[in-house]
Amino acid sequence: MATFKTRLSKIAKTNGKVILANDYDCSVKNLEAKSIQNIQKLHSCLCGIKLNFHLLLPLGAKEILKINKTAHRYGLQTIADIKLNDIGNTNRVTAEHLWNLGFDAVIANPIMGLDSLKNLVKSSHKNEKGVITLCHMSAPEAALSYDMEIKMEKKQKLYQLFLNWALTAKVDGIVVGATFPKIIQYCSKKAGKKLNIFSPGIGTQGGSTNQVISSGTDYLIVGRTILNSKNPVRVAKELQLQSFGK
Ligand SMILES: O=C(O)c1cc(=O)[nH]c(=O)n1[C@@H]1O[C@H](COP(=O)(O)O)[C@@H](O)[C@H]1O
Repeated sequence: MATFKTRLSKIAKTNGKVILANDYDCSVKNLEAKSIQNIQKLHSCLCGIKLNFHLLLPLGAKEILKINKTAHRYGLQTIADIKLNDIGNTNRVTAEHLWNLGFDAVIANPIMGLDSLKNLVKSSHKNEKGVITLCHMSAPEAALSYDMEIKMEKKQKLYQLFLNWALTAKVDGIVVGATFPKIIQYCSKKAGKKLNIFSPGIGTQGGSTNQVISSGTDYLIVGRTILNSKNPVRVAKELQLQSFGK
């Protein structure tokens, strides 16, 4: 089987670079049916779907597996957004559960340390699964931590260290918030084709699709801008076109 990176780029060539963040509030019922409907309605404008704790906590394994299988039937890649960050043994068991649930990739937090990250990447790649690590998050207050100056070999910012670790550990991609286009530009220049950049924070959080695409983002992660709109298909199509640089 091809790698996660290859599988995602293949579907993105025809469908564009939008990944749906399939997030719902606690008040929403029928999460499984809603998610499957989203895939059926929106799949032609998406390359992937990301499931967060919004679904992973209330739903059971059977429902999650069904959502992942449905996404795969339409050629979409699926990402578990749990920002995994623990000791090696816990990471290993967690990843195994996620792969059994049918996910193609996991979002992890590199604060776990370089060696743990390398181990996670190695075992995930053995299973043809992907690892995406946080580099700089989208919330404005995230700058306080990700822009923090640290002294590790040289003076640098935390996100610069996380970018270097992502490159060293050979992760598949990094998350850089759409609300920080200059940092996307910096990471894109440094990483070249070695890493994909995933940018959440479009629309509702204030990020602009055109700006992040021209800054070097590879994939857009979009939730509420699509899900809360009166016409999700139309919005997803617009984002798809913009993701092609049109
Ligand atoms: O890892 C993420 O996906 C993530 C990182 C980040 O820095 N900011 C961020 O918003 N996210 C996630 O991306 C999605 C964005 O959703 P919307 O703001 O509704 O488009 C949510 O699922 C967030 O949890």
